Amino acid sequence: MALSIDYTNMFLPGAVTDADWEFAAGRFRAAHAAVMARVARGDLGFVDLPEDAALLRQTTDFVQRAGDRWEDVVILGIGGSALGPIALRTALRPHAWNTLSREERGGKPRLTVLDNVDPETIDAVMSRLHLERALFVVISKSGGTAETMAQYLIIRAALDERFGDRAKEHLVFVTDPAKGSLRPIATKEGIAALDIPPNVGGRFSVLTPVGVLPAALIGIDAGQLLAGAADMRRRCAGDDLAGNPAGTFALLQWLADDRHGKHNHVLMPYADPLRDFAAWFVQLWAESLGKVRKDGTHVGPTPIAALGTTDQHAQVQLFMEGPADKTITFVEVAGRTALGPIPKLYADVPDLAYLGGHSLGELLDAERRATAGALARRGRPNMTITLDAVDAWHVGALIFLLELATAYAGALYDIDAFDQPGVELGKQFTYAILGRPGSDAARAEWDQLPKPDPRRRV
Ligand SMILES: O=P(O)(O)OC[C@H]1O[C@H](O)[C@H](O)[C@@H](O)[C@@H]1O
Repeated sequence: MALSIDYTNMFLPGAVTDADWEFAAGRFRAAHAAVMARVARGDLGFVDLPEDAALLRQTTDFVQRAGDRWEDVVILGIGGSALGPIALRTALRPHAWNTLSREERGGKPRLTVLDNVDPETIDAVMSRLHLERALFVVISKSGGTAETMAQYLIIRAALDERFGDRAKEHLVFVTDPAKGSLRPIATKEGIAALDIPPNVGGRFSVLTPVGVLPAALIGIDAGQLLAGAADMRRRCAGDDLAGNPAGTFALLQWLADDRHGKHNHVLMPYADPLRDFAAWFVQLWAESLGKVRKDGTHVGPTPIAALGTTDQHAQVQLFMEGPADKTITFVEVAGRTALGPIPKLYADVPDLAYLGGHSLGELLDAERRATAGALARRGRPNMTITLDAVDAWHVGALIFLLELATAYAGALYDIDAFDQPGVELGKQFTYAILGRPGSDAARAEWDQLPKPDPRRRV
C-alpha cells in the first residue's frame, strides 16, 4: 500500500526553481507550526478524525442496526455535505452501482445523493423510490442550509403521509451535536442523529459520518478509509518537507501561484473512479483558499477538475497553449490490468495495428506520461500522485493528504482556510427574496441593486 508524489516536472524554467524551494523550506516550517498550533488549540478537528474510534462507532452501530432493511439510501445535502459521499461512492462502488441488481450489490442498498433543489431531479427520484424500503440521510453541519431543509420538508411530508408516526424510522440526521435546527428536531422527535464534531467544517467532514455513514451503508470498509488517513497523518507529522507529502503539495502549488503566476490548479485523475474526487477537491481548494487577506488583497488559486484521458480531447489544448497560468496534478493508479491485452486485429491498418497486444491500462498510463511530458516540454509545471490502487485505504490517504495540504496552503497564503464569509451575502439575498423574517437589512441592500434594464436584454 503506497501513495507517492513525483514533482520533478514542477521544477521547470518559468516555474518553481531550486532557489524558491530552498527559501520555502523555512516558510513551510512556519506554516506547519501555525497549523499544528491550531490543531493543539482544538480548532482543526479534521486532523483527529482518523483516530476517532468513538465517532466511527456511531456509524458502525447504526449500520449494524439497519441490517439489510434498506433498498435505497438517499442523501439530502449540499456542498461539503454531498461532495464527499458522492466522491466515495464513485471511487469505491464504481461501475454504475445503482443500476446493479440487489444480488450484484451484495445485498447493499443503492445510494442516491440529492445535492441540488432542481424540482425535476427530486421528482424523478421520488417517483422511482419504494418508500417502505428507503432511508433518508439528512446531512447538514449547520443544520439550516436552505436547499437541504427544503429537501427535508418535501421528504418529511411524503414520509408522514405514508407512515404517520413511523416516518422517523426512515430518517437519520448527520449534524453538529449542539448547533442548528436539525439537532433539536432529532431530540424532540426521537430521530437517529450522528455527529459532525463542532470543530470540523463541512468541506473537511468527509471522514466523519458525513462520508463514512453513506459509505458504510453500501459496504465500504470505513475502518480502512480511516486507516489510510491515519497513515498519511503519520507521514505528515514532521516539518521536514522531504518526508511530508501534504506539505510538499501545498508548498509547490503556493510557490507556483504566488511566485510564478500559476493561478489555476488542475486535478486530473487518470481513473474513472476518481472523477468525482476531483469535484470534491474543487470545493476544498476553492472555498478554503479564495479569500481576502487582512491587508485587503484578494488571493486564491482556481481549482479545475479534469479527467484523463477524456480531457486530453477537451481541456489539454488550453493547458498546453493557453495562458501559462496553471499547474496540473495527475493522479495515477498503478497496475490497471483488467481486460488483458487489446486484441491484435487489422495488422494492415496502422491506426489500429500498433494498439494490439498492449493493455488498456498501458494505454492509459502511456497517455498520462505522454501528456505530462508534453506539458513539461512546453514549460507547463505538473506533478503526479501515484496510488497503488483505488481502494478505501488509498482514498482515505488521498483525502487526508489534500485536506492537510489545504490547511498548510491557508497558512502560506496567510488567510483563514476554515471559513467561507464570501457565500453569506448570496444566502442573505435569498432569504430576503423569500421573505425570511430578520432579513430586512439584506432586503434593503437588495433593493438598492440596479434593476434589470430592458435595453440590456437581447
Ligand atoms: O453542511 P451544511 O451546513 O448544510 O453546509 C453545506 C454547504 O453550505 C455552505 O454554502 C458552505 O459554503 C459550504 O461549505 C457547506 O458545505
